[in-house]
Amino acid sequence: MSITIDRISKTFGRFQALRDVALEIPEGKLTALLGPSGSGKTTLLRIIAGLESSDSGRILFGGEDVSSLHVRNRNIGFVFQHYALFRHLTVAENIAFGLESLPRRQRPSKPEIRQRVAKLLEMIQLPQLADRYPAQLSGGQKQRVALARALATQPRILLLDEPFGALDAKVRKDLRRWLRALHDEFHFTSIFVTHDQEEALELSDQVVVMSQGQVEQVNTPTELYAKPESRFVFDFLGHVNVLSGVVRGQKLVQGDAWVSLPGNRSEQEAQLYLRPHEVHLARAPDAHARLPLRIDAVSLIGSEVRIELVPEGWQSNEIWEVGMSHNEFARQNPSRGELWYGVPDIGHLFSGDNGQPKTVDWHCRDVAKACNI
Ligand SMILES: Nc1ncnc2c1ncn2[C@@H]1O[C@H](COP(=O)(O)OP(=O)(O)OP(=O)(O)O)[C@@H](O)[C@H]1O
Repeated sequence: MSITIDRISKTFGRFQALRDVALEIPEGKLTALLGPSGSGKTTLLRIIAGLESSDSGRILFGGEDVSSLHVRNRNIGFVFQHYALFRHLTVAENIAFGLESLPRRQRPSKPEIRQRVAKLLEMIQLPQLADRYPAQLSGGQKQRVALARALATQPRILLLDEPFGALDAKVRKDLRRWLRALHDEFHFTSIFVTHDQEEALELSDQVVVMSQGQVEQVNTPTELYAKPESRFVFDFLGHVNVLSGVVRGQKLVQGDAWVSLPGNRSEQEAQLYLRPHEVHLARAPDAHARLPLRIDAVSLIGSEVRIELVPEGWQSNEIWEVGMSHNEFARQNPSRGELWYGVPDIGHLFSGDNGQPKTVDWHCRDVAKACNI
């Protein structure tokens, strides 16, 4: 069941929590609402659910306007971060609860309910815990039970609000994979609220980035990461290295640092954004860039070595980060305190008030030019 969010606005007193939000949530896909605290994610989710009313706009499920439909009649499953299970009911009874509470004519027979609960217990891989009480479960197990309970009435739509927010990093990662696998098997239309970029990028088919009650950008995780359309999305999705300066004589210059920008560019302030994997380090400046950086820290944990650097002879608000393979690290042996030079491979140039960046690729150096993609 697809969901259309048609120009939804919402104010709380004088505060505008949502501004004219328009969005398509595709059927059978997992969509993440991603944004900083206060950006309006939960408010939007609650309006879709029918737990909150909007000031204007409509919500459509499969093309049908459900704006005036009560939450009970929207046929939605919910999982919230603190959506506590009923303490006095066992796991199986918790899962059966939604079915037992249906009006008599919709309620399945007792044996059918038992069968459906058994299936759901298999699905969440906890059949052995059917008779336990919530207090006897781990946090991750509780959230699996909450998900089974949400799915028991076979909802058309599943809404999850920071469902793994209260769990530790390892359990969170396991549950993410598990939810993705479950989704691939059952294809319910899901919307998932998170402020964790990694979670959104790893789990979803489509990411909606929100800021100050508005949609900033919508795209698949890969496209969103590769082509952010605004400074906000760039900053919000992972670490970014920034050189702020002035474009002068086909170079972006600040203090002792410069990067070549072939092409006719007028003199103006500009910022070059580079992801950690879009820069490499060298012992000497390159023909197209001089970015002196002193190594501040080296972190060997993970599949890549992460090197933190501070600018030397120029300034940046944030520390610079460059990734290096373990092989490369062993070969080059960069150490704390040494002076190195950043060499950009691909960068994204923001200039003036123009919100969208221009991508610059220095691999086209063979033709002595950086190409704008
Ligand atoms: N019932 C309410 N009354 C007044 N203000 C509210 C109410 N609900 C939300 N807000 C305000 O609306 C804004 C958006 O809140 P919302 O919970 O949707 O944000 P969020 O993106 O989900 O944030 P978080 O990640 O912190 O949950 C916030 O500034 C919040 O204080």
